[in-house]
Amino acid sequence: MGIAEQITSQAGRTGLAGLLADPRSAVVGLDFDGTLAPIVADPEQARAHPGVLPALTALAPLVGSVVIVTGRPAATAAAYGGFAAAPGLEHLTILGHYGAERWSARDGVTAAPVAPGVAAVRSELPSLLAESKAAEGVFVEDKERALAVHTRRAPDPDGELARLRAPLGELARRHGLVVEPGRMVLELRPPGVDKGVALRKFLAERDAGAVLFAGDDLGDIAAYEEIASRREAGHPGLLVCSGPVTGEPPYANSPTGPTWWWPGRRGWWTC
Ligand SMILES: O=P(O)(O)OC[C@H]1O[C@H](O[C@H]2O[C@H](CO)[C@@H](O)[C@H](O)[C@H]2O)[C@H](O)[C@@H](O)[C@@H]1O
Repeated sequence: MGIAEQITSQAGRTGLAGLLADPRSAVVGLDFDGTLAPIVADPEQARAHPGVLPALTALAPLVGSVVIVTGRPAATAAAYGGFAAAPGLEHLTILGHYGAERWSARDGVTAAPVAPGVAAVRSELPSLLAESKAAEGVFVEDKERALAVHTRRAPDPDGELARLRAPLGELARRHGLVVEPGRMVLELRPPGVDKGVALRKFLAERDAGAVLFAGDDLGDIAAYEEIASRREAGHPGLLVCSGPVTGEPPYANSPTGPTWWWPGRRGWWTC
């Protein structure tokens, strides 16, 4: 079966056709964890799959732009991906912290100042987790601009995630932050930017034609929604989404909109 036959929506097939017709104006957007890098128990051990660098190096000269849009600090994604000094990826852009940071090999990282609420959350988080009786294995990833509470290593990761959601939400709210949920993680981060906003700004800057975005997590939905609204305005777009291996594609052509939570074994859908 060819790629076009695997695409589960007409809009997606139109997106692929647009990309192939004018690759030079196309933008390929990619999430990092769970998309370019396999999920592992320790976030510091995540690295891009060995096939990523050769694939991106081959792809970059064929399209207008390749951009990685990630919840990671941009420089961390650059380091864990091995992108920093990769020949052929000189024009790669990384939008880190859901768009609050920007990295390129030439300019390094540019970003707005760290939001003041982050320091307050950092100091209150240990006692809040203790008071909430967070399970053994729950740990905090300090990302400077945000703090991520991970439950992957707890005995009941999903249960723990559900239990901690309200107290962490309250802590975030008190200090002007929001909670970004992800794969066994609740991240306390400043509001005002998400992957959709980040992608929209980047696409406008590049005067993009067709757009492909590949992701695997709740934080990627904003980017999918951005492509969905571009499609409604007549711009071709293709979504690559991690979803259940069986059943409905995650971005179904449903009149009530897509459904977006993907427990269990995952496969990749193009839609
Ligand atoms: O936008 P992304 O590139 O997908 O980054 C989102 C978060 O990814 C990381 O956490 C996830 O990957 C970890 C390593 O595989 C895994 O242990 C964890 O359970 C996942 O949620 C990262 O640690 C976060 O900081 C990112 O925000």
